[in-house]
Amino acid sequence: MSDSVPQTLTLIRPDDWHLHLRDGDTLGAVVADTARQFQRAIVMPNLRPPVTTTEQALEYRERILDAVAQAGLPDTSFTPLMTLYLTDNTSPDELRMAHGTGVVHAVKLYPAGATTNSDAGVTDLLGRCRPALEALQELGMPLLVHGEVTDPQVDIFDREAVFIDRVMIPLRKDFPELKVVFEHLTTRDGVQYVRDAEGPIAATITAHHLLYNRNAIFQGGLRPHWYCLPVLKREIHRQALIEAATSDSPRFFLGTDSAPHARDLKEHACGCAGCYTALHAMELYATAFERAGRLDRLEAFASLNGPAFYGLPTNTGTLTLERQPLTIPESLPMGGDATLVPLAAGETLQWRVAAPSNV
Ligand SMILES: NC(=O)N[C@@H](CC(=O)O)C(=O)O
Ligand SMILES: [Zn+2]
Ligand SMILES: [Zn+2]
Repeated sequence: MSDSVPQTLTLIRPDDWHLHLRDGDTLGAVVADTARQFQRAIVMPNLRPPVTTTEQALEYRERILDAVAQAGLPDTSFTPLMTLYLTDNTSPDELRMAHGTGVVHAVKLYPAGATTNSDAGVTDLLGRCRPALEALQELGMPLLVHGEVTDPQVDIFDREAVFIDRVMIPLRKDFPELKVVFEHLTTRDGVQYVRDAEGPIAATITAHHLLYNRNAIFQGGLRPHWYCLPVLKREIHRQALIEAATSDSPRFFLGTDSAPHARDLKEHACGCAGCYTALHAMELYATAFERAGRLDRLEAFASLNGPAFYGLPTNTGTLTLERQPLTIPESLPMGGDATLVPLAAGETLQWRVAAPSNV
């Protein structure tokens, strides 16, 4: 007989270093999914209008905490880690004020036009944002990067690799001490860059980019719930991401990029980009790590590497997963009449989150 497979897996309570909670009814509908699994989450600022000021970030934080309190969870200790949305006009003073609050932990770069709600994003990073970048470097505040060029001449599958050459390398040459997180990494090129680059750099990796390659978008027909940005890539890239996430490099950590969009806007002639994974995030990651034979590496990826990079303490509680079938619901309420389709709806996973413990 082979070694017996583990039936439970207890980890230091994990954090989600890349999350979209939205606002209003959607926030109320989704926040409990994250708070059940994760102790903390870096909350993305791409609302409409975007979260560009400290004041907006503090108000948004209150709305998140209210939504957690109203969700009726046994444990309401979930902590949102706020971010600001970088624009061409973000001032160093605004960044100093944000940093001084102690609750705004990072600033997000969306190249204008690159993804959902990025219209107010940056048009020319090194041309327009030098004072802001200098302030971030000085404050030790991470710049979180949606790393895709928006040049329509560049093939959509190459936008991350081209971003490394055109933006990432020049940025980090000019600001070598700037802490940078390459968000939702999707390519072998990105993995090699983050693994080997000098200076403070790290990357988040989603569960869907670990589990699927681009065939998933087209399997048996066009499947909009597998469409996200950066788009799923070839199998060689997925394998590189698995190697990175399960390696002993502390530069790779968990960021779900769970991105709720209403079903009718996903199943649409011009469907929105984003996969909803907050409901079953740790189950999806455990599935990916187990398939790679590296469940032993999940805790570093999910619970240790992120706080180390951000300079935050490791959580003290735990989260336990059990080997129990979990059938992913076909649809979830999203507030009002809207519904939400979680990634891999209707499929069954072999892991299930049991209960968090904050002891
Ligand atoms: N990942 C996505 O496909 N969508 C995200 C935006 C983002 O993270 O780029 C969203 O806000 O919907
Ligand atoms: Zn993004
Ligand atoms: Zn995102």
